[in-house]
This record gives sequence, C-alpha cells and structure tokens, in this order.
Amino acid sequence: MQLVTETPPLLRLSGLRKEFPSARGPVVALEDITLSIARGSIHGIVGRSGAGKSTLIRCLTGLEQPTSGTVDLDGTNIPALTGDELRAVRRRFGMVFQHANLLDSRSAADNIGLPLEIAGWSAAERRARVAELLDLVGLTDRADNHPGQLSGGQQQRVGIARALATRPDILLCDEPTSALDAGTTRQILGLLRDLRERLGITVVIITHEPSVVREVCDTVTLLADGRVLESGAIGDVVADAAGQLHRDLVPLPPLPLEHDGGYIEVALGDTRSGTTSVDAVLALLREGGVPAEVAAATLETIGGRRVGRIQLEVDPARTGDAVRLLEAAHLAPEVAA
Ligand SMILES: Nc1ncnc2c1ncn2[C@@H]1O[C@H](COP(=O)(O)OP(=O)(O)OP(=O)(O)O)[C@@H](O)[C@H]1O
Repeated sequence: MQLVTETPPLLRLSGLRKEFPSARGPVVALEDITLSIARGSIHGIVGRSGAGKSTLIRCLTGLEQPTSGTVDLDGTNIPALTGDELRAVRRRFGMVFQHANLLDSRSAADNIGLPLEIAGWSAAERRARVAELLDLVGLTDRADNHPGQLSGGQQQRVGIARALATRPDILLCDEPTSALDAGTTRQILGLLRDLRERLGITVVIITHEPSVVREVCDTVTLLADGRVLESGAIGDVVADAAGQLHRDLVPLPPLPLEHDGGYIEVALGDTRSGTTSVDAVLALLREGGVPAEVAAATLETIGGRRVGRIQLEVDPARTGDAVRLLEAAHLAPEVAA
C-alpha cells in the first residue's frame, strides 16, 4: 500500500470540467475534478447513476473533449491531442465492459486476436501473443471455444485478454463484474489483481458495487453530482467515520422493516478519531445511564485497517441522550432512519 501511494502518478486530472449543451441550458457533468492515479495501482471510481463516471472515463480516453482542465498521462495532456497522436494515446488504454461483447462467429482465440489484426500484426506474431494472453487469463484449454460455449466469467476473461492484447498501460474496467454472480466476481477481481502483480499494469475500475472496491482497490474516488466528494487510499477513507465511503464500504445489515426509531450506528475499530470496541461503546452508554443492545455489528480488515460499524438499539425515548453521550466521545453517531 505504501509503495503504491508513493509511486508518481501515471494519470493526473486537474480542474477538469465538462459541460453539455441542452435546450434548458448547459448541463455540468463534471466540475473541478482533480485526482491522481498511481502507476501500478488499482483505482476505483464510484458514484450513483448520473454522478459523472462515464463522462470522466470518456474524457480520460480522449473520446470526449473536456470544457476545461487537463488530463495528464505521463506528461502528455490528452485533451490537447488530435489525429494520429490522439489515436496513439488511446491505444495506451485497454477497455473492459460489463458485457464482453464478443463476436459469436469467432473462437475465443480469434476474439482475443482481433485488436492485433486491426493493428496489422502478422499471423505468426498474433498466434504467439494470443497463446500468451490465453495463458495469462487461464483459458488455454478454451482457445477454440466460441462465446456460446463459455460461461459469463470465461467470456469476461476473453474480454480482458482482448483488452490487454496490444499491451496497454491502463486497463479501464467499466462495471466489469455487474453481470456476474458473487463467486465469478471474486474470480475476475482475483484475475485483475493478479494481472496488476504480473504485468505492473494500472487498473481503473468504475463500479457501483462497494464489495469490488473493498476487495481489490488500493485507492478510490467517490463522485457525486460531477464533483469529487472523497478520494484516497482505501485504508484512509474507511477510517473517516463521518465519510460516505466509510458507510458504503463497511455495510451493516438493513434495519427491521418496521421499527420505532431507536437505532443508532457508530463506527468501530481503528478510525481517525481513535480505536473503539463494542465493549467500550456499550460501557459508555451504560455508564451514562442509557442501556443499549447490539442489533448488528461488523468488523473487518479493509486496506490494512481494522474497521467496522455497530448498530445499537436503545429506548427510542433515550435516542437523544445516547447520541449526546456518543458525540461527547467523538464517535460520530448516526440515528438510523
Ligand atoms: N451527451 C450528453 N448530453 C447531455 N447531458 C449528458 C450527456 N452525457 C452525460 N450527460 C449528463 O451528465 C451527467 C453525468 O452523466 P454520466 O453518464 O457521466 O453519469 P454516470 O455516473 O456514468 O451514470 P451511470 O452510472 O448511470 O452510467 C448526467 O446528468 C447526464 O445526464
């Protein structure tokens, strides 16, 4: 983790703004986006629908011209490029999508080789590279299968191999596991981590799934309404008990459908405000004269940091007292609605 955050950024976005014209005036899709992505890191971009994730990716890859700001890739400002230079820089990005969108008429090997054909590689060079790529994604024995003979996870592996064919520096993955079940998702995330280790490639993952970020990302950016709301190393963002990413990445089970309002949530573990245990929270409330019970709790290691959340049930008439006691101890309580 330390190594990843200390290496110089491969991508640096600065003051990025994107406006779209519309009949009702300009729509601001991105506003003052400044963030860095370290070489060899796995960076997650999260945010609700409409937050600006797709627009950001399109600006990164030069498919969309930002209204202002810079996208610096290794010292090259992508929005300033045109023609051949822009086409060359686009080849430094490999794209993986939710659905692999493979050609049914072609075998796995021939799907993987397609970008090499387009780039003018000879048949012999293609064969050697495709064999390497099939091995890299663990599909050597499936080379001759057509997409219809492959599972969803295997198809996604072919999609990843195809994205890596021309040796890009950055693998941009747009919701790569959204169409997959939990087990297959873990395998694909394991593959992405493995590729980063073996190839040193930088991976950017757009996702709405907090579990993806928890499992595989070193750093993360939360977008909301076109702005960066939070950004940083996973261990740091989960330690900010008042932050949105802390709540998203350290989930608790939902509250009972019908309840009388006596539920309070508090961060546990090694947060920025100190270390908190379940026992300490319960003792604090008991000593303050507000009995509480644990309705749910979670504690896990994320980004090398032990963090969690606890859901407390208190007498609804004493919720305010409980909140005051917890606030006095700097525990950032939240009354669960
Ligand atoms: N070509 C366009 N013309 C006008 N408005 C656009 C255009 N593209 C995006 N927008 C607007 O910009 C904002 C950000 O959209 P964007 O598609 O980047 O969000 P997103 O986070 O990728 O959402 P989703 O997860 O649903 O794909 C939205 O308000 C959207 O309506």
